[in-house]
Amino acid sequence: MNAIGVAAMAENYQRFDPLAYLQNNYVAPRANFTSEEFVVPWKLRCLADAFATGKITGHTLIDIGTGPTIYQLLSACDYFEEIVATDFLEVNRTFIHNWVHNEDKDGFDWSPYIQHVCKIEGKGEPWKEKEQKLKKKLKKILPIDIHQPDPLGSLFSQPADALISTFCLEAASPDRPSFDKAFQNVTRLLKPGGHFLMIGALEESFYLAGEVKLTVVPLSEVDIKESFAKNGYRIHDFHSYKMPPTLKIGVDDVQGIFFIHAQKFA
Ligand SMILES: Nc1ncnc2c1ncn2[C@@H]1O[C@@H](CSCCNC[C@@H]2Cc3ccc([N+](=O)[O-])cc3CN2)[C@@H](O)[C@H]1O
Repeated sequence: MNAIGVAAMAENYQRFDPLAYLQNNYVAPRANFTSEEFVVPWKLRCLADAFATGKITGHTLIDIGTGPTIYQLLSACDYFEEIVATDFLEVNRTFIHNWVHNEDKDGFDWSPYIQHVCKIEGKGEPWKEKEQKLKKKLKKILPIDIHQPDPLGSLFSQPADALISTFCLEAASPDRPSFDKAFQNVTRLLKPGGHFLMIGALEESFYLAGEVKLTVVPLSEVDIKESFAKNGYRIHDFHSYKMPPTLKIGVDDVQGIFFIHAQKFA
């Protein structure tokens, strides 16, 4: 592991501003719910369709690098008893905690996301019921470092039934070898036969989160498929989204987004 690069990233992340990050990626124009040509509805559709198969279920789901967002858990909450959020930064863990406990006076309005997911799931579920369901299931919000052999330390002993991770590994690793090592570390958190859903950036090298500019490991579709294959996963589904020029707004140089549904060999 590139200890110097990892330490430099950790130092940089101390200046990560959750609200700025949310403003950059989770409000218009990227969060336009009128069509799945926009990236946020595209992501929500990928997740809703994956969980609707009913194949991804169990007791515990761990979200690797939750950040300050909860959208990625909205379709999952019908299929797991317990959802564990994790992040490297206390500021992000506090952001999620405040949302769960309704203490987020200066928080972020996730209602358009929850309403959209209820609509595309087509179960006629009132959005406030889904919101309460997720808050009830988000039982743990833990510190994590994907560069540690045991990313959750002793806080978590038994492997999870499923993992989800959005935009974390490529944005938390200084280089490809560190990314590959982190991938191996998080795979240890998943039981054999467990499912892993990942959404991430394609060919991105930086992004902004307030005053700080963070580096990202540029990944191609082949890179990400190879990472899963060589770490003992069978790929069930893969989709990619090409960033339209109208959504290239200067907050990063991301070229596209991938969604992958894989299963760890038993
Ligand atoms: N060592 C570590 N272990 C675990 N987590 C760690 C570690 N270091 C940092 N973290 C944790 O990982 C971070 C996750 S946020 C990373 C943002 N990735 C880039 C950004 C994302 C994005 C989102 C949406 C869209 N879009 O078009 O809709 C595009 C893009 C492209 N740019 C952050 O939570 C940090 O706290």
